[in-house]
Amino acid sequence: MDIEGETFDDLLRKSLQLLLERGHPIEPTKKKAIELIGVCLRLENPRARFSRTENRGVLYSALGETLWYLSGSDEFDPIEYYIQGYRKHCGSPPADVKSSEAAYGPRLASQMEFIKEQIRKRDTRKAVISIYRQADQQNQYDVPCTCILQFFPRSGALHAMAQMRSNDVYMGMAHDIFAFTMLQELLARSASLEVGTYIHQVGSFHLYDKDRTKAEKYLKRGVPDTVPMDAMPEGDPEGGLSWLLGMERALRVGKAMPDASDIDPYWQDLARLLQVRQLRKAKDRVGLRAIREGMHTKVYHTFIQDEISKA
Ligand SMILES: O=c1ccn([C@H]2C[C@H](O)[C@@H](COP(=O)(O)O)O2)c(=O)[nH]1
Repeated sequence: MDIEGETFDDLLRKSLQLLLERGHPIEPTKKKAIELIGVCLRLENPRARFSRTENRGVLYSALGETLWYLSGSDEFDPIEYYIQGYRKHCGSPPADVKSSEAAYGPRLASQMEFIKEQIRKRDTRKAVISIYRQADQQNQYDVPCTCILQFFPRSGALHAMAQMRSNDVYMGMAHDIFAFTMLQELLARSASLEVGTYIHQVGSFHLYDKDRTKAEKYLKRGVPDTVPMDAMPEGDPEGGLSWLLGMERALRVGKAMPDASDIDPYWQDLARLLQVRQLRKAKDRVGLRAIREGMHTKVYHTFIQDEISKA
């Protein structure tokens, strides 16, 4: 089954429609759901990577999770900061288990140099990152949902494909597509390539019964206009990314923030988005307004406006 779309919202709408029409009921250990097996999504504009629907505030948690992956960490604490209950999703290990046995971060980090080299080879078919590995069959609490990520440098563009054994379409997919298309853009920039198409292949494509009403409401509201994220600045993204990772850590643990003077506005705006999450928690309207005014891009204005009115 193939689903095509220009934006993430296009894909989400078509996916939910298909599941509601043709999904089969299943009852695994993790609650009842409806499922389709073997679904392939194509996202034509990988920068249109987050849902514009105002009550699905995944932008902040997806950015937090992406940075957690890119930091190489497997510890629960940093990701729980963005997604409360993450441990629960990972099979509820006892409190003394501080890290996730299925975390993508360390696996990505150890294959990053390899993949950067591979995508410099014209038309390669070997640019593969393995997330899932045989040893995962013995895991106690959790198994990675993503099996491989493959990258295709073709005619000046970098296409990417993720293969997932299991994907929760309502919540998980938004986070996964956000993270993998960010990785696609980072790699494309590191090899001076344009961003191509993103392909998302899923074994068990499912919607939990508990999310059915929310999914129906999402469909009824209609697809909002999608404004894609700005393009990442050209050139090696390494400096900007490591600055952003430093900022993320500083904001989360309350340390001094790194100097931003040489940092491209693209990265500074992402750091401002991280601050939105904090100011929202503190119900700091003045701070949120200052963030909105300081943003170089208009892309996130409606999101921040939303937070200001809720604060
Ligand atoms: O990156 C991820 C990680 C997890 N899940 C969802 C898929 C399943 O709903 C659940 C994992 O359950 P099992 O497939 O392991 O039973 O978490 C995702 O959608 N994406």
